[in-house]
Amino acid sequence: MSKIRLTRLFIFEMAHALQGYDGPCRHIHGHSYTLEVTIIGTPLIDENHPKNGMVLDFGDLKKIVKETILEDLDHGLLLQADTDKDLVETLRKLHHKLLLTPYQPTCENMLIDFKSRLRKVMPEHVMLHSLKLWETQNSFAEWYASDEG
Ligand SMILES: Nc1nc2c(c(=O)[nH]1)N=C([C@H](O)[C@H](O)COP(=O)(O)OP(=O)(O)OP(=O)(O)O)CN2
Ligand SMILES: [Zn+2]
Repeated sequence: MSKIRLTRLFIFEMAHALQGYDGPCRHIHGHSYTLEVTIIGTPLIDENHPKNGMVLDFGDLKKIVKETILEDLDHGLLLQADTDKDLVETLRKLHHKLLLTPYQPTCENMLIDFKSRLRKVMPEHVMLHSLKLWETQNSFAEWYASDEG
């Protein structure tokens, strides 16, 4: 059976701050992120099935990523949970879409978070193959299932 990889791109806007970082990114600032999600599986062979010839309908992949990641993060502000309490309270009062994470919101840590979220909801017949997160047009991080032991 031939294995095929499918990739879908997603663009979302998000602000963050890298707490304690020794550069300007310690300040709250935003990015237009591009997330590439790649799955792997075998195309369905069933002439009578509407998804005949597909590993997974691109539309279904879109729905999964939207519900699992984008609805939560798009146009949000990601800050580490131990951010100054007064600042958090003020932002909440201003109705900001504030998300507090147990991790420093770097590309690397966001990918680890996304991988865990997606693995919980992936249909059984496909596997999450890799993720690529572009933070700027020059910088990206990648996660590959094959890199995990
Ligand atoms: N390994 C990582 N390094 C940095 C991350 C990260 O997630 N992982 N993030 C940042 C900042 O969020 C920053 O906004 C992006 O940094 P940088 O690529 O330096 O952005 P610039 O706009 O300055 O890039 P130029 O291409 O030079 O304009 C920092 N580091
Ligand atoms: Zn940044």
